[in-house]
Amino acid sequence: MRIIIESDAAAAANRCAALIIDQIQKKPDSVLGLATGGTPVACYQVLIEMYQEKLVSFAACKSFNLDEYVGLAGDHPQSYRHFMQTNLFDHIDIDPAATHVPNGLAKDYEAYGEVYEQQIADAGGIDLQLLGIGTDGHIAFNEPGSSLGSRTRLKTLMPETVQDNARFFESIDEVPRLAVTMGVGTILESRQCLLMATGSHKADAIAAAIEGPVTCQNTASALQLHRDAIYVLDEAAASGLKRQAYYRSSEEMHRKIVEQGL
Ligand SMILES: N[C@@H]1[C@@H](O)[C@H](O)[C@@H](COP(=O)(O)O)O[C@@H]1O
Repeated sequence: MRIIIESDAAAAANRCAALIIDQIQKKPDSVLGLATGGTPVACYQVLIEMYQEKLVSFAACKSFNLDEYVGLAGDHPQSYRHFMQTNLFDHIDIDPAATHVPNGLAKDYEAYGEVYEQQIADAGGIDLQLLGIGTDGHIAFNEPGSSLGSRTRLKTLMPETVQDNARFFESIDEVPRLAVTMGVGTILESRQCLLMATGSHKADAIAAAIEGPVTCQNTASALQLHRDAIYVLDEAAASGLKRQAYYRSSEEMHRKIVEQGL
């Protein structure tokens, strides 16, 4: 795993955006896995600015979002579809038909999970999956106890997650208790995983994910099994890591190798 520690949240957002743009430059028709939550908003803002400055085009890209609340239509202001439209898609040149967010109004979620998985497979698989992390270590909505082999399915949210996400709703009672989410197994099949975390409230989850055991109790820890996983953290989110000094020196070495071709 690459562990990149930036000085603050803005620098982390810039770094994530740069990695996404690198991917699109290498492969203009990249299949991007996208995430919601407060953390990626700053990264999406940088992508929008880069697009406006004509430094990147999403015209040939496809996208698949990680998850959606069950019971919310795409035009509901707190739906993840709406989030993606307002925070990214409406401001870039991605083909609306090439953007996919799980359907929060599907009737049969077992069947729907297979449909979503098939859509990802038909697109050629995800090249780069952007991820956040919940305070309980979840990726997408793969709450503690999720199988590390899980696929797109329904998931019941932990009370902590409902509480964490209540800030986006008028009251906690409005937060859906169920979500449809890519599974950990789905995420692990992405060619590259890029997990962004900022803020001291993520420090414990990050320390457990990176330096703890691989466990379904912190589903981000499953990234230890991925051959190309990158963490982009700010100082606060990295503050619980015991081997920070090593990760920093290793990144410095990586930078020298890339720059000088050592
Ligand atoms: N399903 C999303 C996750 O994909 C996200 O990583 C998490 C953290 O969000 P935030 O970035 O707001 O802390 O929130 C939700 O639970």
